[in-house]
Formats: sequence, C-alpha cells, structure tokens
Amino acid sequence: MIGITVLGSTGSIGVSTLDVIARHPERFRVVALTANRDAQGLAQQCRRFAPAYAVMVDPQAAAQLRDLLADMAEPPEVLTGAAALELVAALPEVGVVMAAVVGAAGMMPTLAAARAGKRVLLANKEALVVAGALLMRAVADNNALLLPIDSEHNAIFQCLPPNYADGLEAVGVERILLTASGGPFRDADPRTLAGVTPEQACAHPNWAMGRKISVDSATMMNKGLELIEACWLFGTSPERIQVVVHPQSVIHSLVQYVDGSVLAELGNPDMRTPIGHALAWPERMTSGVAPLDLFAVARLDFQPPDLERFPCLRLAYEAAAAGGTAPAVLNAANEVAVAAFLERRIGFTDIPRVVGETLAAVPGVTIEEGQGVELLLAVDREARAAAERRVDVLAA
Ligand SMILES: NC(=O)C1=CN([C@@H]2O[C@H](COP(=O)(O)OP(=O)(O)OC[C@H]3O[C@@H](n4cnc5c(N)ncnc54)[C@H](OP(=O)(O)O)[C@@H]3O)[C@@H](O)[C@H]2O)C=CC1
Ligand SMILES: CC(=O)[C@@H](O)[C@H](O)COP(=O)(O)O
Ligand SMILES: [Mn+2]
Repeated sequence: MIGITVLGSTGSIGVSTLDVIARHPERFRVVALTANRDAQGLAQQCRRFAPAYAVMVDPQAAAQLRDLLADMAEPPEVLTGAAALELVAALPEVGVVMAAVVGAAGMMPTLAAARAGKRVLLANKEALVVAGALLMRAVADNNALLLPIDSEHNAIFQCLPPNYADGLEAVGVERILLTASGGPFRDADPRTLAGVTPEQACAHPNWAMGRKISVDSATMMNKGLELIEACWLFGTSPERIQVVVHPQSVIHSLVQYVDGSVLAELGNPDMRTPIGHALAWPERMTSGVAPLDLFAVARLDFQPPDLERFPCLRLAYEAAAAGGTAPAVLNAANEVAVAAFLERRIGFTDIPRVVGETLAAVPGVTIEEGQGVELLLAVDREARAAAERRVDVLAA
C-alpha cells in the first residue's frame, strides 16, 4: 500500500488524482490532502478519503475546516500555514507526492518532497520554471523520482527511451515536438482580443482546467512555461524543441529520432491518463478514461505558432534564452498579470505588456552553483512588486 500526499487536492488536477486513486483502493492510501481556502471542498474529500492530515493554508479556512469535520469519529489533524505543505510533502509514511498547487506557491513543498526522496508527480510546472536547477539537483541528490504530469511532458516521457538521461543526442533524439492547442483565441481576429472577458479566456476548447492555466493557454504563456519545463525535465535547450499548434489536442506531443522515426502519445484530452500513468509507472493501470475513437477524431491538423498574435510565447522564448533568474521573473509577472485580468482590473492584451515591462525592469541574474532558494524567493518578490506597479498604472 503506497501512502500519498496530494498537494492542491481541491483543484482540477487534485480532483482528477483522487478520482484515479479511488479506483485502486488496494494500491493507494491517502495520507494528506491540502488546499488554500476551499474548506467545503477539502472537508468533503476528508470524509471520502480519511487522510491523517489536512492542510488548509489560510488560517481562517483552517478553523472552518475543523468545525466542518468536528463530528468525524477520527478527523484528520488540521494544519495551517505554507510550512505545513512542506511537512506533509516529506512525511515518512508517504511514498508519492502529487504536486498540484498552482503557481510558484508550489515551489517549496515540491522541493521538500524531492529533498525527502519521494516519487514526485509534477503538475506544478511553475516550480520547475522558477527553480529548475535547484529542483533537478534536489531530485538527483536525494534519489527522488520526478515524473511529469503535464500532458505534453508525460507524452514525451512515454516516447523517450529509459536511458534518456544520458542525453537526448546520445539516445538518437533529433528534436521534441511540443504540441499546443492554440487556446480559445487561435483564430480570433487580433483586434477583438483587447475586449475578451475572463469567461471567454477560460473556455478552453479541449481541456477542463483551473482558471490560471486556462488563461495561460489562451495567451500561450502556458506553452512558453512548458518549453522551459521540457528543457529541465529532458536536459535539453529550446533549439531542440519545436512548438506545433495542433488544435484537436489528441496528440499530446511527439519525439523525432535521427532515423526519421517520430513517436507520439495519443489519447482523449483527460488528465487522468498522465496521472494514472505516473501513479502506476512502470506498470499500467486503469484510469477511467474512455478509449480514443480515431474515427470520431477523423482528422489531425498542425500549424506553426504565431508569435505576433501570442507575444507571451515570444517573451517565454526570450526568458528561456536568457536563463538565470529570467524565467522566475517571467513567471512572477505572469501570475500577477493573470490574477489582475481575472479580477477584471486589466485587459487580456495587457498581460504580455505587464510581463514584458517587468522583464525589462527586473534584470535577470545568473544563478551560481550552490545558490539556494533565497535568491529565487527574493527575485519572485521583486518581480511581483514591479508587475503590481505596472498593473496599477494600467488599471488606473
Ligand atoms: N488542470 C490541468 O488540467 C492541468 C494543470 N497543470 C498544472 O497543475 C497545477 C494545478 O493546476 P489546476 O489543478 O488547474 O489548478 P486549480 O486552480 O484548479 O487548483 C489549484 C490548487 O492549489 C491550491 N492553491 C491555490 N493557491 C495556493 C497557495 N497559495 N498555497 C497552497 N495551495 C494553493 C488550490 O486550493 P483552493 O481550492 O483552496 O484554492 C487548489 O487546491 C498548475 O501548476 C497547472 O499549471 C498542468 C497540466 C494540466
Ligand atoms: C492538459 C495540459 O497539459 C495543459 O497544459 C494543456 O496542454 C493546455 O493546452 P494548451 O496550452 O496546449 O492550449
Ligand atoms: Mn500541458
């Protein structure tokens, strides 16, 4: 029986993870569940999965959760504060940690899981974008295992040979083809984009996801973050990765080899496939996902990305090329800009403006070997403050 901590259990990935786990009660036992503020949602999950620990980062919501669970015969120990996320990510009775907090808030608990040598299922791509070197080092030094949950990266992982860590060139990989849906505005008249609403931006054509990643897909910042994520996961550089717009989201990504072979992973757009894959790896188990019906899919289309229409993707390429702390600045500015857009304080086309101007205002620095997380936290704070100032100007 494998003990599991689900970080971000009330979110889209968290709920899908619990759905898969519930199908295999003989294999998995939920030890800890965590959320930020959703006390009702976490209370329901605690009743269903009876974890030993429940973390509610917000202290008021934690008090509400304790009240909601007061009649349970054996209620979980309710912890609060961000440090509690790190604690439940490193518990000795936990073998697997699903890292599904959204944003850079997931960085510290993901690092804690890696430092404790866990099998880390990584949905929280922002942790790698901000702290890629540190996280990959923590995984290697502590014999942890990092398995990608992001659909594209999970697909790439499935298409690579087991010894890909020897280097992509060494195993005959020519390039990675990273697929992108193009989001809800792939074909929209660019003149209409300034006026789109959060509801329109969150209406992803193929995937049901949380609001932040849905907006990232609409700006294609998601693909920029995923480009950086792929570089860290597979030890490669942006030049070896081609973004391919594939509107149907049936091919989840591809790997092209020097002999001309191209391997792809296909499936219905349902995150329970990569979640089930990573939970069972190297075995396979059912995940509740319907079989792919190729006759219903009928056709698969491909286009190159349009960097004029999607300036966030261009900014991510630039931050990836700059390296050092530039991706952390990119991520922080994007988190601030997306939150401001969702609060209707700025427009959709202001998102790349805020990110671009923050990157210009907060110069990235090189990360020296041995530098700790403090530098990244300081850069994250500085970039957020600069981005907030820019939002204030645009919202005035
Ligand atoms: N959804 C998807 O299909 C995919 C998601 N991902 C990645 O997975 C991650 C999660 O995405 P998704 O599930 O969509 O996000 P959601 O917004 O649906 O869920 C986020 C989860 O994180 C919790 N949370 C939010 N802020 C904090 C915080 N400051 N501290 C601690 N916990 C917090 C939320 O708690 P509460 O409910 O209380 O707010 C919730 O449990 C993201 O990094 C995303 O990019 C990657 C590929 C696909
Ligand atoms: C499901 C998943 O992995 C998301 O990251 C998805 O890829 C978003 O789709 P696009 O960013 O390609 O629109
Ligand atoms: Mn993805």
